[in-house]
Amino acid sequence: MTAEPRVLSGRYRIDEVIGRGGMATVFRGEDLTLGREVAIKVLDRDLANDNAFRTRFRLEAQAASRMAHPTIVRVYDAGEDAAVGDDGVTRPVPYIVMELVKGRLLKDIIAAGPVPVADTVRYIDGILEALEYSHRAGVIHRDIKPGNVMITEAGGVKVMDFGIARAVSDGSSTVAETTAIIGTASYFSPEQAKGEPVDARADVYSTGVVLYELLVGRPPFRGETPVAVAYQHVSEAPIAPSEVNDTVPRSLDAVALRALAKDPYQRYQDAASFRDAVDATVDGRSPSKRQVSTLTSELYGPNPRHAAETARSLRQLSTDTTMTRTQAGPPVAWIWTGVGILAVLLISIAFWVFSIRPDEAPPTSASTVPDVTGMTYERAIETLAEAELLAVRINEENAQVAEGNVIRTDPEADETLVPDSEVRVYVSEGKETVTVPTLDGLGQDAATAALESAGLELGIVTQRNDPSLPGGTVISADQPEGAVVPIGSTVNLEVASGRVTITDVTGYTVDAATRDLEALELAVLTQEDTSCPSSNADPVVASQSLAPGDVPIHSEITLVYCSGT
Ligand SMILES: Nc1ncnc2c1ncn2[C@@H]1O[C@H](COP(=O)(O)OP(=O)(O)OP(=O)(O)O)[C@@H](O)[C@H]1O
Repeated sequence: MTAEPRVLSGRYRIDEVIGRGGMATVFRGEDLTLGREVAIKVLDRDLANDNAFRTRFRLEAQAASRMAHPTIVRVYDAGEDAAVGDDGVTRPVPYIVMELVKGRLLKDIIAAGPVPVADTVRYIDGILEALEYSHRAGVIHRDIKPGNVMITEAGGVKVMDFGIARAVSDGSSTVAETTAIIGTASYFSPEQAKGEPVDARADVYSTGVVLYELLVGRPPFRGETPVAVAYQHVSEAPIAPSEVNDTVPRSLDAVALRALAKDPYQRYQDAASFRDAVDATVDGRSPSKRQVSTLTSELYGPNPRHAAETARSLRQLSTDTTMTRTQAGPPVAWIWTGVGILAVLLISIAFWVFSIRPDEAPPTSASTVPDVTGMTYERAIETLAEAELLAVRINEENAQVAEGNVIRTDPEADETLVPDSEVRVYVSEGKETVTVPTLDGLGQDAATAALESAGLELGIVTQRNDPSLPGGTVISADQPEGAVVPIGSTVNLEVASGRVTITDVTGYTVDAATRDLEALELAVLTQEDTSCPSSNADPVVASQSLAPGDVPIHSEITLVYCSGT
């Protein structure tokens, strides 16, 4: 037994478990540096010692951290700590720090049965928005399933776990990685099931499975084993959703069937066109039942079992409930040994075909970075995309720029880049707040230093006479101590002038004048003048040593009174 370090890398405090997945445990936690709640995914300890899994875990973090979109769970950081077990052996603790999503898994929502059409459309729309963004960033998810989608308390969609995503553009992928079977059987695309190379259209298929499941309460293909399910993905035509649930509109039937086409070229070619089709169903344009059945035979052929030959090899697949862990394990190697060389050829051909597809215009030779400062991040993504550039979001606290708006980019506007380059977009997180420190009683220099170190600015300093306070002592501030204010706020101070105001006390009795002046904390001396006559029983001030007006505090003043006869 080893204990998880309670604070990872001195920064992330681990609290209670909020979920467990196939390879990791997810905790609620806090980023102690930024003081924000986070979710921390810690790789299971048996896997933490496995270099292949640690690499995969790191790849997940790298792929996901490149993406910042409201429909994708944000990855803030990744790292590795260490824990010492009871056996005295130190083991690595790899972890990923993510946005903490408060909500429910789509899987749990579906568990209650078919989901109303309006909600279905909204959820699928959100998933496709996330995929549209990730595909543009060159990342295929490869494991879209209701267990990887959260619905927030506000009803928003958050796609997570780009755990087995690979950067499409990552030329370092080996053949083994490209052909490995990864994903979850119920949501496999046929090409994943066959261990073929996949592109973004595999995510279109898996989203089609999720759409189907939302509409009818179960996925299109079920079986005793993952092999049986994979077999159906390759060779069986799905039943139209409306035949299982007659409340499903035909328009959505047609969309789901198109997304579930076996041949990637027969599917929506990207998330955006799938999304357009889903949204169009809300307009009420429904195809007839006949059109739907024509579509079915068009997409799946009169006898979809013609693919049975290809699928036969799938029977040899492992009976694991999820194939996620088989990536580097023996079953995959065993199954695909015979097709290894073929796979190399297929991949080469696939890459060659993709690179010369006529509908993909060759990239222009240069892109100029547009000026997106001040725009919302969403608008900036679009503007950069129009210039064939990819936005990479970086949040930054900023008091001047409104929250969610772009502060600056790197490279800056007007710089020329190769198309598809990344542009770092710094987005304002709004104003950081600070607490007003103790100021009362401090000298002005000390108060100025306290304000500066709290991130505040000294404003107007006004002076007030106060007999008891040395000059410069803070009497009051216009922001109370402990108030939480935006960083950079100005604080105005009232400080002691170090002076008091005396009036003309001649003609007053010496007793009354002394009382008044001592109240101002002045040192009062009296002096008799016998050269001038006094007609009063109580002596009266004839002159004062300090003229009326402001004098330094604690000054000495002499009152002269007549005592002659
Ligand atoms: N950012 C998050 N905010 C809140 N809860 C989360 C977050 N990430 C994960 N969870 C919870 O933790 C569970 C496990 O997470 P996840 O599925 O990512 O783990 P995994 O080990 O990568 O899973 P998989 O089996 O797909 O490989 C999720 O089902 C979800 O309930």
